[in-house]
Amino acid sequence: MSDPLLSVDGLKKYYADDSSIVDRLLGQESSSVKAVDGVSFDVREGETLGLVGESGCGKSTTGETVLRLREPTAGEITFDGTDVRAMTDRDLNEFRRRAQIVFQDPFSSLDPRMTTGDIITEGLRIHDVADREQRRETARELLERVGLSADQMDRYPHEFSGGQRQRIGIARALALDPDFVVLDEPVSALDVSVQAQILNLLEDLQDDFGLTFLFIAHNLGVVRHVCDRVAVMYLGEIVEIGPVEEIFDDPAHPYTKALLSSVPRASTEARDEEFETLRGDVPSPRNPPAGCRFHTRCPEARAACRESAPPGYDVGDGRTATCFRADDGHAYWDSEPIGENAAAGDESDAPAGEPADD
Ligand SMILES: Nc1ncnc2c1ncn2[C@@H]1O[C@H](COP(=O)(O)OP(=O)(O)OP(=O)(O)O)[C@@H](O)[C@H]1O
Repeated sequence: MSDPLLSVDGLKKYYADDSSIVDRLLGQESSSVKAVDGVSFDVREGETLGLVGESGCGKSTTGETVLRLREPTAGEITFDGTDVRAMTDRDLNEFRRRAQIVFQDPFSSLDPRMTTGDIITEGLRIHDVADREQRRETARELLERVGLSADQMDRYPHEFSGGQRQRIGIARALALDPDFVVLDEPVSALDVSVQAQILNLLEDLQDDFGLTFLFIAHNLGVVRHVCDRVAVMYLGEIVEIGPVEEIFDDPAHPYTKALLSSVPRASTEARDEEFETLRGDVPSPRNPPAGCRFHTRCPEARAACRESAPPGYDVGDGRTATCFRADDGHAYWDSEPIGENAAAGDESDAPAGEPADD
């Protein structure tokens, strides 16, 4: 097993919330959006770690915070043995060369006033790498490498299709010869027919350039196709992490089960009728439920789940799940389920059950 290239420990990112001003005027405790609330994971050299979960659970915030595109609220980020939060300007400059990002939307992530060549070489220029002609040569090579042609250097983004623009975004991320790339839903905005081509390209590039990927996605089918391991996020936390095959074959966390039940399978054998749909809205990250954050929607929740947050239990095969259910000896099993749909039936959870805004 290879060493971690990136280690994240207890990472938190809270956003200031407008309503906190009102809260302060009313003399109440200020609130904030707990977008990421204590996640820990490693990304091993050469692997692809998937980060999945419903919209708003904190995937993009995690990706952008580990790259220090956003300042963390708390926690540790270690890249190739160096503490990212304590980096000097020089170290940070080098880190920004070695760690890149490809964004979801190839329409808004490329500056419409810049030519393709300038977009791809912008990082080289900022990092003062090579002279202008050498940079243009790099852009030509990268364009060919991502499946476009070198003579498209002087064209503008609007002259390309969505898939072609994403190829340009990938070429831009590769220009500085990085080791680590955050892929933030790189195919979600593309036609289904183009998605497989881009995923295959990313896999080829990973081998050729020796890249390590953090692959953010909400489509579990895509994750199964490209990832080695997967971390499942719910409301700012990782609820289960482990090798893709093991998690797909035998999910330990009820939320993972629920997510997987929405993925078409070759065989319906493993389908669990109880988890056909995920009930209720995701609670607001401003005021997440006490105890296990998933208990307001979990069909298997017990009183214990309302009272305390489950730790991560080792469920074998390199998997960890934050669910009392994953611990055979837990008192959880002695109590009755708290309702088929706890969120609908339990008024005491009302504030935490307030739907998210987005
Ligand atoms: N700049 C910001 N200021 C305040 N809140 C934010 C900001 N960016 C994101 N959020 C909130 O933080 C939470 C997590 O957002 P994030 O975009 O990280 O989730 P996500 O899982 O990537 O969602 P999606 O799949 O829709 O991109 C959401 O509730 C979102 O509304």
